[in-house]
Amino acid sequence: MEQQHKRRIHYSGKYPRRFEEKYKELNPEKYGDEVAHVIAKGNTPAGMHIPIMVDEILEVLAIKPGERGFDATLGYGGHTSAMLEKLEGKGHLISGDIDPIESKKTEARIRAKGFSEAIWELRNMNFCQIDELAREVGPFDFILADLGVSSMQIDNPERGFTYKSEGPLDLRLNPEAGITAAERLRDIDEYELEGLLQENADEPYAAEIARYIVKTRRRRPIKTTKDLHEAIGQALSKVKLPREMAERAGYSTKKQALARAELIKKSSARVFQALRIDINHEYEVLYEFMEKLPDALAPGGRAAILTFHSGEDRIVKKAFKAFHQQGIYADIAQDVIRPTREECYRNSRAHSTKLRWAVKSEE
Ligand SMILES: C[S@@+](CC[C@H](N)C(=O)[O-])C[C@H]1O[C@@H](n2cnc3c(N)ncnc32)[C@H](O)[C@@H]1O
Repeated sequence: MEQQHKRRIHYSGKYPRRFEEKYKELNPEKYGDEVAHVIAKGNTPAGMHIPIMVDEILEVLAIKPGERGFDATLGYGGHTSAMLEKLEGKGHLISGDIDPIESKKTEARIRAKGFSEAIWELRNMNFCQIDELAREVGPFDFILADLGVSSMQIDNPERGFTYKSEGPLDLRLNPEAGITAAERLRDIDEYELEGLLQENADEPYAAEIARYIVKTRRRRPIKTTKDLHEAIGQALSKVKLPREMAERAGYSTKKQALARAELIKKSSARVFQALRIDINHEYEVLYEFMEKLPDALAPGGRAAILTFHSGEDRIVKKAFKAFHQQGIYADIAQDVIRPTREECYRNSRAHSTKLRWAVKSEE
């Protein structure tokens, strides 16, 4: 009998193509070993966020069973889960987040741990609306805000938070509202862009980058993360390397090229941060939150805030100090608390974290 020719199954390639296929860690329940391995190497598994300074926060918040709290930034829910454990089934916690996409996933994970509506509630909200929430259900015995973006948001190329992966230049924490970073870059004028880069990220090449983007955007519109990274590369292709970098590279053309690539990467990270702060109005909403925070706290209530760059920390520090001087806070952190070296080693995303706290006066 003639053997039938079997068609070979098409080999789709060693490397998965899509983000969801690429990282097994995105399915932590199924690939527990993979997740543990990534964490042991000091990295954050894709689709997850490792909560920062949990022990320090729990110490500052001193949560007792029966109390009522608000986690202003739910994210992956690591801090929320730790705070819920402290309540020991008594009291109530509300967690808010502006990101409807990740919140839904986190809600399912927290419910799966057995926390019902009776003890834990999710609110899709901007934390600057804390006054409305406090009027409805407050005041709170403890409040946490862990600012910025989560690892899940950064790692998802569809959200456009980083130059490291190709995707639409979006950068909105809530993709259902507001304008994208690409739209902002289409219309902004050169001097406003320069100021934005300086103010939000201390970008040393703000003038060069703003000039290049505004001059070339008609010809080469910036729509994706890659477009922006390339524009920054072009803008910095001829700037003089800082002395220290130039000295390290010496006369080697290869080393000089590597040094320039490093310079471009650092500027890109800052430019993405500056745009994210701008389109999400991060300074404005943080300022508003800090102003409204004392009224949302019960007498003796505790607040803890984690910040990730100097612009945020300055706002938190000033607000705590001003309300302390007025006697509204009985006590505040005199100095920032930093993560331990061990934590930074375990979680490279913890490096720039600063924790500040305040306790509301009893009367
Ligand atoms: C660093 S993550 C929080 C991580 C979280 N503590 C955990 O344990 O997984 C910051 C979160 O704050 C949210 N966020 C940022 N600004 C916000 C705002 N103005 N209102 C509400 N949520 C905000 C982001 O969407 C993100 O999910």
